[in-house]
Amino acid sequence: MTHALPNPAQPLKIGTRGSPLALWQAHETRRALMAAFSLPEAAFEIVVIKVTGDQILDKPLKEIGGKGLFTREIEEALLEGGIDIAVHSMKDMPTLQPEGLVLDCYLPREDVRDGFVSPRHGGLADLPQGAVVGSSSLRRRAQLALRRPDLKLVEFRGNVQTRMRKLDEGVAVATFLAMAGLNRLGMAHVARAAIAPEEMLPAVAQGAIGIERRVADARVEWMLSAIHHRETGIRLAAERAFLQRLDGSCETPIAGLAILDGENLWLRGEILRPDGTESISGARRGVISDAAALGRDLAEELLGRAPKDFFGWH
Ligand SMILES: NCc1[nH]cc(CCC(=O)O)c1CC(=O)O
Repeated sequence: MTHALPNPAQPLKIGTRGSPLALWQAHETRRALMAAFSLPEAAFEIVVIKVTGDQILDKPLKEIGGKGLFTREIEEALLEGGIDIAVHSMKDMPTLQPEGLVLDCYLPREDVRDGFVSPRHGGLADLPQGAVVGSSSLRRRAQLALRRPDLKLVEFRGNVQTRMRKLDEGVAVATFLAMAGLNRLGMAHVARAAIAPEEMLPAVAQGAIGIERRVADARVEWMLSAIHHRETGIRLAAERAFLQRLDGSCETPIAGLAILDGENLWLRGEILRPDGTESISGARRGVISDAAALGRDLAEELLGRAPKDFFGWH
């Protein structure tokens, strides 16, 4: 079935946060749709929406609390019809969407690795005993504490520019940023090294952009199917099923990464104690048609191996 395409008089409205990375992702989505349907830029309107997570910068996310700190206002606009699609970093997305919304369109995934960012040090192994490292990611803090219990961790929030300024000011000697974000912003040079997944397993869905829509919007469903990246969809199906079974949120140190090899899928996962005193990890291989089951099975295995008090906040 074909539908009427958006045009400059009736543009398709693309909702996004206002951070430089979010804006880049919205423009990338527009570029993909323009190319797929030979449409001019003016057939799309990028609508910037303020979200709670971007307003409060002086507190770690887990203290602000609640789910969807970066998504609630955007999803409300989508449900109310103020925008037609919403572009997200999949890493920040809860595993379940509100009633009436679907999130099943992904752009090709970027580099999944974390980058080691430091003005003076070349890598983790290079950090002196007791060095101060900045990160507000529960996962990165736990992984770091596990590997280097001697390091001192400080909270580090804000966009890339803010974090670079904090390094300049000497608040910390190193930090971590997703290579995906750095690459997209043309700032990969600030990373001294990209950390192999074997050394630091990335967050579920790291590096993937997802596009959310209303369930009943057949035209948008049809348009998004033209830009959906199948391989990314399969990998995220496995990773997000893993996360969902673990009931993961931004309060839970969980890492997971799926890799495709033809029709086969390889999923690795890790759960950690927030203080980094213990990590439980495992892997599964299977066929791509079983992606979600693979994720659930791996989560079950890790939960089964975890001592009762492992998730200390329960
Ligand atoms: N939690 C913030 C966030 N969400 C997505 C990215 C980077 C881009 C991506 O992974 O898609 C980042 C910043 C970071 O972790 O360095």
